Amino acid sequence: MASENETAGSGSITNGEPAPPPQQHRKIALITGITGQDGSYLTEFLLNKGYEVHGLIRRSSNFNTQRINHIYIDPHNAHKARMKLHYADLTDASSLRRWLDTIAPDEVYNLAAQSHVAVSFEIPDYTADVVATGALRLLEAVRSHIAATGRTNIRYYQAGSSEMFGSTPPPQSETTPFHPRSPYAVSKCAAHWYTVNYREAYGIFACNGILFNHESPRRGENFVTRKITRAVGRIKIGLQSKLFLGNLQASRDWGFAGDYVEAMWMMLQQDKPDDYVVATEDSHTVQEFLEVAFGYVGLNWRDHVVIDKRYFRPAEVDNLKGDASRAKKVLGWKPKVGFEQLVKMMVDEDIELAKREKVLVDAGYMDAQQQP
Ligand SMILES: C[C@H]1O[C@H](OP(=O)(O)OP(=O)(O)OC[C@H]2O[C@@H](n3cnc4c(=O)[nH]c(N)nc43)[C@H](O)[C@@H]2O)[C@@H](O)[C@@H](O)C1=O
Repeated sequence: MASENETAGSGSITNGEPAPPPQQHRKIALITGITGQDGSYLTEFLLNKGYEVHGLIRRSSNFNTQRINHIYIDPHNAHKARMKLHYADLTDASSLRRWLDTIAPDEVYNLAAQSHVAVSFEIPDYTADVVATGALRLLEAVRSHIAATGRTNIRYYQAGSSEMFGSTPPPQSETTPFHPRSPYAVSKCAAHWYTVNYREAYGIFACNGILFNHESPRRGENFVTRKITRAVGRIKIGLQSKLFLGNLQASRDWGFAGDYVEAMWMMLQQDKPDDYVVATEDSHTVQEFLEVAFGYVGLNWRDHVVIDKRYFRPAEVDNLKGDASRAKKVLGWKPKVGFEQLVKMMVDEDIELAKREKVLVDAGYMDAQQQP
């Protein structure tokens, strides 16, 4: 990865020079949120399809590129490096416009967010700035880029969320009314409608993917699925005994993130832009997730889980279950990984991670109390 005092490391492109013409009409994608779970899977997917992928990353005092380190190639090997990283921020409109003009992408994927629902109650103003106004800034950058360059065939994907449905009962489809229950969800609704508005007002090819919860071994460790599978791994290996959780009765439609990034790409390959629900159409409670995850390694979750009020939210979303018939019919998309397979995949990876942690703990390099 780039060192602290360098730009993010894409050779001449980070110097603000125009991108060289793509060889053999290679498609170019620009991704915000490339360091996140979805950004990493989408980057792998697009690289496999032959794309050149540019990611916008935020400056942080700690490197935040762990999820894409395995696909990073030093930009000094310019002929091999097809993923390039640039510093920018959804709160900085000028950086968005500059990179759009410099990279001239065919497709823009807006995946960046303050994506934790509970945290959005703690930092609502920042959440709205990044999630709602950030999407508006990027759309406006796309609009003014098109106006200045005439590049009308640029395509835009907005990462929407099932949280927008909030308290509206399932099954939820593209025509279900939104009733958001958190600053995060309200901000996602605004981003959704900004996207529809820019499509209708300016004719931009802009799509909303309304994705239900999607998980993986790369999921952030403070989302409930990963929090559980991390704990299962650590308890099984003897590094932890208790797991503190909030509401176990909430129900979610959990799919595999690797499947969902394909749907994002499919939306941008259609003749017309539209909005699509992406979901497995199968819903389980947090308690059912616990039963499968602990049961898989021969443990009883009731021996380890402690309810802690701090993890309850001021307003909860009780029941999400998607109706993905439009995505199935129009895109030909369907999920490949089911609920049990997803839980087991995550537990398997987290057992391996806990084994590696144990080596560090036994050698005195890490304190077992340093729980995620
Ligand atoms: C689609 C949507 O998906 C995600 O949002 P989320 O559904 O809020 O995800 P989560 O894993 O934080 O919570 C799921 C449920 O689990 C309950 N729960 C219980 N105990 C704990 C607990 O200890 N931690 C957490 N995090 N949740 C807990 C919690 O109250 C909630 O009912 C984000 O990716 C979001 O960006 C997004 O767009």
